[in-house]
Amino acid sequence: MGFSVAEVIVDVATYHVDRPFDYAVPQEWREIIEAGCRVKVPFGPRNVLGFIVGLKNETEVPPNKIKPIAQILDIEPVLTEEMLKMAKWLKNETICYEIDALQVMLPSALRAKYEKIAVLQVELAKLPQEVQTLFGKRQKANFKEFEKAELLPVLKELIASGCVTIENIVKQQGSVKEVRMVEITSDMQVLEKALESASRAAKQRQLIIWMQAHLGEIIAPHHLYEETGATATVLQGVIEKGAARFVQEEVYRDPFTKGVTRTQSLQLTQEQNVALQAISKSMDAADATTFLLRGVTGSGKTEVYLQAIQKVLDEGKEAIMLVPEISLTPQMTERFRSRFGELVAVMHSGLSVGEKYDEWRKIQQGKVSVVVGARSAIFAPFTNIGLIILDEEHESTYKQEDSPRYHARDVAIWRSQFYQCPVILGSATPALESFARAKKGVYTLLSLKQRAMNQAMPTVYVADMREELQNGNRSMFSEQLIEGIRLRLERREQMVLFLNRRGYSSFVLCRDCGTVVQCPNCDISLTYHRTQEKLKCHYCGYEEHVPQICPQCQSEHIRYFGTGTQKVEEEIYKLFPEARVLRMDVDTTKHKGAHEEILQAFGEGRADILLGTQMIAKGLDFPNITLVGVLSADTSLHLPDYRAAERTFQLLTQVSGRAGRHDKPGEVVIQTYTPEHYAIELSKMQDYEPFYEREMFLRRRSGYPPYYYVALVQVSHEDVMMAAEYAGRAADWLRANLSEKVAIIGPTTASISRLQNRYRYQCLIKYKIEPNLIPVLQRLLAMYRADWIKQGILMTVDLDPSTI
Ligand SMILES: Nc1ncnc2c1ncn2[C@@H]1O[C@H](COP(=O)(O)OP(=O)(O)OP(=O)(O)O)[C@@H](O)[C@H]1O
Ligand SMILES: [Zn+2]
Ligand SMILES: [Zn+2]
Repeated sequence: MGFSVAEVIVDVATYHVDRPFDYAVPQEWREIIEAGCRVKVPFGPRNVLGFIVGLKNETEVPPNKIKPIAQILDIEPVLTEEMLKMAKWLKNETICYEIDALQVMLPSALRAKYEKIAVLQVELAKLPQEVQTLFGKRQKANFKEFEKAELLPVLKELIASGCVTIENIVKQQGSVKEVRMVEITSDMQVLEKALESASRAAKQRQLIIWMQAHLGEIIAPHHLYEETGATATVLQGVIEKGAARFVQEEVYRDPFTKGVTRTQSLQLTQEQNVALQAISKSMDAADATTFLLRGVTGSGKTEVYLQAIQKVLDEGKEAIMLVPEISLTPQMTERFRSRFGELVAVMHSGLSVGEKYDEWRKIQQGKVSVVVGARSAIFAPFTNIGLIILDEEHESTYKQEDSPRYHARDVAIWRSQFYQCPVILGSATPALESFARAKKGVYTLLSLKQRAMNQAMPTVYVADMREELQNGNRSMFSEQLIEGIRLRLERREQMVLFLNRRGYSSFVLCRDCGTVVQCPNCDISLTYHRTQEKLKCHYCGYEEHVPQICPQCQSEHIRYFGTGTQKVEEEIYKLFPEARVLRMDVDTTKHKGAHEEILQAFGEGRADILLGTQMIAKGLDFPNITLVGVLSADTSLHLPDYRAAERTFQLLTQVSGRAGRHDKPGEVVIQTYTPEHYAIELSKMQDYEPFYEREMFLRRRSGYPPYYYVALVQVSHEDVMMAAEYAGRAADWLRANLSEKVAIIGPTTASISRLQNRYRYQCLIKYKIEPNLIPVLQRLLAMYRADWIKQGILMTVDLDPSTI
């Protein structure tokens, strides 16, 4: 029995053929090998890493040609059947190498060097003689020793019966962490006796009496000293009397820094309840429904998530909760930990390789049932998923910009279909695509229109910075904002000041009339290129010199736009020397845990103003914030991107939503040079639908998503002529092979026209229905992999670019 041939996807990502290769399974491994295991196989002159994606007994490779697997790296598969299927789907869906799709599902520790250790779980005497010999007096033995002793089949049985477990220890992380703990005896009589024999040692007696109330507990020595006032000498004396003993405890690297207080489910509002019922119904019916939960800021979406997950847990299933970038939203993690405690694993970019691996292993071993994490947590190796949630589903961080260029939303929906469970996409400002799908009935819309405690939405004022300038105000704060800050400082309320850094300094704006220099062909603002002092259009290639006077009003106050947070901070101190400011930007959040520290300090009222960039726009829920100031609404508005207005509206709504969430009413001041722009006008109303209607109208008119799909082909080379030449070839090939109805724009220079010394060109493909698209792009890629790549060309294809 067993299988003699394995289909292996090899880790050679530049090879132009992307398919599994057949390898012979050595006799002794035939019984134990499984799909989803990693192996080393000979490929060309060397051995490379590979994944077994299938097993069989026949092959077309002639017996004298087929090579044997060199080494087996996993005895238990690291990839499930589901994941192998998902990889095939991803490969097609995003046009990537299958190996990239397989790798993205695993924590990087499994790609790094690590040791595999077999750990004894039962009495050694119960095991076969040869295994006893191998372990000797040890509790742990290296996997390689089993391999050498040809005991892998035996090991596999021992794992199946639970006699032995396998641990992977990442080499660079060092050994498993152990700490010394104090275990108090659970025998009251022992304590009584100890108490007697300590009759002349008052401090020891005190400690023993305290221990009587803590029978059987295991406690860290320093905690014990803190709680009881005992010293190490006193503890030693008590231990000698048998009342307690020292034990070594293995600890998981704990990414959580502090303990949490548990919370209970809240009484839901009417609207929350309607939403939860719909989700529950879909769970009961095992429908793979995708819900779009649109709830205004502060409407209690998170409470709906928590209670839906509770139901999943009650049914013995698992849940994945995605957040845009978790290191930026410690408050969110906290809420999950305080509701579900130890059942939660957390995965985000702030963790070390070892910590990430620990969290992944907790999931794989079924030690947790909920994962809260950023994009890649969508691949959490659960096997019985009951619910998947994407919070702030409109965020662009859900799209991966490297191969595989997947969108977490698509993966979520694929997995929900595999498990027949619902997906919740939550947002106050859904992506246009998502809301359009909800309107068409592809997604099911659930709405929360009121804030959870019926608080008013904040009042939004728009400050026209052109007027301010005319009135002689040259500072970066409008009169209105200055007055607002003054009032809050007086009342000892808190404020958030938000500096929009997206598109920082990249466009040219007239401070007198608000004009931003636009492309004459494209309805898109031109991008400033410092090196050549030119303005360029990244859609059609148009360029011109930076104007000295405004083309609209002839003013000389025309310049590229932008300010840094540091400068804002200085200015605040000039105006309000008494203000206490906490700055949160890339500079102040470099070290680990910095976000948490800053937010905690702010939460404890140790500052009046939280000043920051994008990272403070989302998720904050502080009762004392009554004013939000947006210093420069325009910056993201003029990015050369068809989603610029949508992104700006989303950002303004999110950041405004931080104000007045509890009992004090909130106020928002949005500063802008273009108050008449619809994204700003409509964010004043805090109403999504009018914005949606307006934006959809424009998208239809200019032929962008969701009316059309776009795909982006980028070509780069160190030599500008080569990049242009091959981008031209790609465009010609696409024009020759795609149908007439497809619009191919380009080649043009990319929005970053030179990156790491490579010149970048791109072609944009706009289409509605094009059944040929994937095969044509695949053939283009095959051409590139077989030939162009040798000329030093790099080419990427993105089927759903988040920026173009
Ligand atoms: N049913 C409820 N009863 C009482 N308070 C609630 C209820 N639901 C939510 N809240 C509280 O209302 C506040 C806002 O809720 P939450 O943060 O979940 O809103 P949200 O919709 O996720 O907000 P945002 O999208 O703005 O981040 C929180 O302080 C939360 O504890
Ligand atoms: Zn143009
Ligand atoms: Zn002007």
